[in-house]
Amino acid sequence: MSKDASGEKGVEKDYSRSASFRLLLRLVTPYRALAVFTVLALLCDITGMLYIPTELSALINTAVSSTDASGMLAHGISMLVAAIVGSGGCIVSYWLASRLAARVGRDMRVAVYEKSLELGGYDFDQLGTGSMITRTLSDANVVQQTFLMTFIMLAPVPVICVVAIVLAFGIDYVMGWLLLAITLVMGVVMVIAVKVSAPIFLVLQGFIDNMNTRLRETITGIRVIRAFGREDAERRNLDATFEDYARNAIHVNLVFATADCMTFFLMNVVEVLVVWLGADRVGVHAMQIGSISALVEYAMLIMFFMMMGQFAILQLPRAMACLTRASEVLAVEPRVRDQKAPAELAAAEPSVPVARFDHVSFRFADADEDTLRNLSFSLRRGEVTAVIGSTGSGKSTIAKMLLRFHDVTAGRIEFLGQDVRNVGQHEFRDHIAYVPQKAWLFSGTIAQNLRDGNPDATDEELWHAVDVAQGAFVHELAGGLDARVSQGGSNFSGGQRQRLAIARALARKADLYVFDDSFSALDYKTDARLRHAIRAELADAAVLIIAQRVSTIRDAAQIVVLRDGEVVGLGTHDELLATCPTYLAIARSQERGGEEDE
Ligand SMILES: Nc1ncnc2c1ncn2[C@@H]1O[C@H](COP(=O)(O)OP(=O)(O)OP(=O)(O)O)[C@@H](O)[C@H]1O
Repeated sequence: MSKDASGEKGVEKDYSRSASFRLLLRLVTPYRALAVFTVLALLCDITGMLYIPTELSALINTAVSSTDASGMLAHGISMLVAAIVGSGGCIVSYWLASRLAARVGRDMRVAVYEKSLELGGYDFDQLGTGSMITRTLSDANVVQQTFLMTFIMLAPVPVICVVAIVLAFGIDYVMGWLLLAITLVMGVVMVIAVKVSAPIFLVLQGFIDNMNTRLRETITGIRVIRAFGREDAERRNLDATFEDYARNAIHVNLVFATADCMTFFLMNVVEVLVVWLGADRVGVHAMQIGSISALVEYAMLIMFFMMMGQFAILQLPRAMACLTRASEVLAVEPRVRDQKAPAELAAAEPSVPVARFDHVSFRFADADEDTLRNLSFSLRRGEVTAVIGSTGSGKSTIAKMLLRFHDVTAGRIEFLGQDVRNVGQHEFRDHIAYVPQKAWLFSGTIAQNLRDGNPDATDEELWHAVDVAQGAFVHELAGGLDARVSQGGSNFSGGQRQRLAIARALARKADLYVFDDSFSALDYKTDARLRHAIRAELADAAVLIIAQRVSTIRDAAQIVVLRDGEVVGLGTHDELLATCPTYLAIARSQERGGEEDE
């Protein structure tokens, strides 16, 4: 690797590390008091753990060297108090640490989710939808668990090691050196285990992303996979993804298991060493016999907590990677964003078009050429404007630009006389009702879905919208408006979904209604009835209909003919038949196809 490349990587690593720390600080800051109380409770726990063996050894020494019953009783009572304080501290510290970790995890989840609501389609494409789900759920869980483990397993390690070694030196300096040596050996075992496993842990999180993305794709496209008999190929692909994950997970577990076995072996060796060397020191009157029990207990506490700390340390790089991934999402500047103080949408004169494309060009960030080129036309109140063109000519992009899902590359789009970039996105979208090309419904009831268009709509208004949208089938459903809708609306046919999506838009009182190829799944009769009903219903609003069929748009006040992102014709049906060869060709090809309007 070149020096420059490694330098860049180092800078990147530093940046992501500082971004993770900043996010961690942001997540913890609101819970400072909770963190302080957790640490205090932990200190009570540790004090109890170390004080009991100290008092026990004093009790044994008293019992061996004298018959001082009141002295023994005093040590017994001290042990009881230490046990109560220690157990209380343990329970409270676990409880507080769990609350702290759960809140940090929740806040991280909410922060990433709320950010995802600000992002547009392009931003999602860059991050990957599967990865966004992992970042919102799995990554936040890892951070939450690590937080808990850090408090409960890692934070006590330095305190226990230092205090236990100091106490051992207080009993006998040789035993103090022995405990120090044991701590250093354990430290080396810990460092080796962490160094070997940490990189694999980071890779594992990437595998979870990969599995999520692949599974999502397979489950969503399961019908296509079945229809084309691709089950075996897909199974092989998924198996390979799962296999990669399993192989790495097994590797990590092997490292853990080896470290565990070594630690348990070392514990037994250490016990023998302490008793053996302790007996020697008792023999030369350097310490009393009861102190051996305290020293064994200190050594075991050091080793046990170092082993637990090792688990927590192993989680740290993974949690930092998860924090980095979350901070990457939080740092994304949405391509479409509001100004700091967006203008309010003022009431416009009736002569002002509801929306106006003024020499608009647009290019997708990853495209080589413009998708829309120099578009100019207006959408007026009381008029139906239609857009027609071959597939890929840019029709849906026009609808998305109107809703400001993308910003223009050149020119401007006005809504009620104001540049849409100067107005708050939410504010002006409230004035638009949109039926997307893919009619998407949310799981719940029909009424809940329709109220996404207008939360205040009464049942009567919803029924009216359903009737205008030619949704007679809703009357036949057992629950009517309360009939259940599955995720995506999968328990309805394509045509039924389109009608419900149209009803959702009609439930909203808007200045502009955008129908993106919304009539394509309807038969010709229903299409015609719907258009007549809509014309009467939306007489005061501007309507934009994007369509493939000439029969759907022939009555429109103006038709925009699009070819390769350019307007090649603008006028009524009759005018275009006479002046626009592209429109004439489309109309002729459809007549040959035998399509007839009502
Ligand atoms: N996110 C994107 N990134 C890059 N190019 C895109 C993106 N979305 C659409 N395009 C391209 O922009 C062009 C116009 O797409 P658009 O969906 O507007 O076409 P359309 O006329 O609505 O087509 P159809 O009638 O098939 O729905 C297409 O060539 C398409 O490949």
